[in-house]
Amino acid sequence: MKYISILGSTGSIGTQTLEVVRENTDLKVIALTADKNIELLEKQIREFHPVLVSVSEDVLAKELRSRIKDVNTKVLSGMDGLIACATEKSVKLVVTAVVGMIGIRPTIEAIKAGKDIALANKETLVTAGHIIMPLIKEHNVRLLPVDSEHSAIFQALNGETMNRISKIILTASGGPFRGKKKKDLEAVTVEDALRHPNWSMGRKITIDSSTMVNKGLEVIEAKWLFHVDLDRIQVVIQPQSVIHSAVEFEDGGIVAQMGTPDMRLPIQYALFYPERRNLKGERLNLFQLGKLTFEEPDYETFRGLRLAFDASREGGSFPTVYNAANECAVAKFLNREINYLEITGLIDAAMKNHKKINHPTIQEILNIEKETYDFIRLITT
Ligand SMILES: NC(=O)C1=CN([C@@H]2O[C@H](COP(=O)(O)OP(=O)(O)OC[C@H]3O[C@@H](n4cnc5c(N)ncnc54)[C@H](OP(=O)(O)O)[C@@H]3O)[C@@H](O)[C@H]2O)C=CC1
Ligand SMILES: CC(=O)[C@@H](O)[C@H](O)COP(=O)(O)O
Ligand SMILES: [Mn+2]
Repeated sequence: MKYISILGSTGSIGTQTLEVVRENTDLKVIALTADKNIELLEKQIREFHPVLVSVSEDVLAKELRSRIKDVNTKVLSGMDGLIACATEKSVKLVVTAVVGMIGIRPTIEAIKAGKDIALANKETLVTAGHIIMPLIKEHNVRLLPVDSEHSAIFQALNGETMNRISKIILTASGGPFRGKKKKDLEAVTVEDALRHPNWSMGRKITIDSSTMVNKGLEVIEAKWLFHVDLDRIQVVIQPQSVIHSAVEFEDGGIVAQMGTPDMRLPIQYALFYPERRNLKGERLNLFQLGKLTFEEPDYETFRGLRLAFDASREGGSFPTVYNAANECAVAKFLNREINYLEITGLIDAAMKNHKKINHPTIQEILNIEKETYDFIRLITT
């Protein structure tokens, strides 16, 4: 039996992880967390009987406690609750499926407590990769990527312990605005931007896919996970989202991972690595697919992607500013406070305003997050 904790169990990745749990009786859920969705969390508690759950606010924890009086599950709240769920003694592996930089501290505590990490929360590595990667080594735990591209690369590297990576080919769908120019994007609505062509995901990452900031975050994530320089990471538009990413080796051979756009595969792969198990669902039909196409990214229109390379090249605290500015701007866009093109404009402005800190500590990273939010609020009011 493998005991797991799922941080962010009510979200897109969290609920798909629970679908995998449903199909595999040797997985046992010990802890679950949510932000505010206590209706869904209550259903999950009744189905999976975790020992521990946590929500963001005290008042919601209180309400949840009164709803599940008949169930033997402890309800906690806040960062302490999140960390308790990430470090519960019996847990072997923690799925980090919360959205945003809130994922950093529980992930760090989980690693320190000796837990393997199935990492969906990309913001953790983007902002704190220089702290997380050495910590993984120090505590001798596994960091198993869940993000589909990184899982694809991880799968392509399986068994390749002796061979050097010549290039990582990081695929992108191009999002709902592939082929558009800046002037076409002036009047984009929240609904337009949430219409991802291939993947069904949480709202924040769906907006990030539309701006290609998601790919920018993934470039930085790949740099840390696979120890490659930025000039060895090539972003390639693969509009069908069938090739989830690929690795080119020294001899020019390219190993790619393909499949339908279904996050349950990378989730299940991380949960059982190195074992592969049967997964119910649609299989890729190559005859039906007919062809695969590839395009170069348009770095002028999707300048959020270019800014990720800039932030990563600058290093230090710049990726934190890039990420925090994007988080804040996307929340404002989703709240209809700013227009679509302002998202990348604000990231650019925040980066220009920033004075770099080398090797920022976790406290410095969290301070920079707050300062960046304050800066964006100031210039948008
Ligand atoms: N969805 C996908 O297919 C993919 C997602 N990822 C990454 O995985 C992470 C999760 O994405 P996704 O599942 O789409 O996101 P969702 O928005 O669907 O879910 C986020 C989860 O985190 C919880 N949460 C949100 N804010 C907080 C907070 N402040 N404190 C504690 N918990 C919080 C939510 O709770 P509540 O429901 O109560 O709001 C929910 O359980 C992101 O980092 C994303 O980039 C990576 C690859 C693919
Ligand atoms: C499912 C997943 O991993 C997402 O990050 C996905 O890659 C988003 O698609 P884009 O390629 O459009 O960003
Ligand atoms: Mn991805």
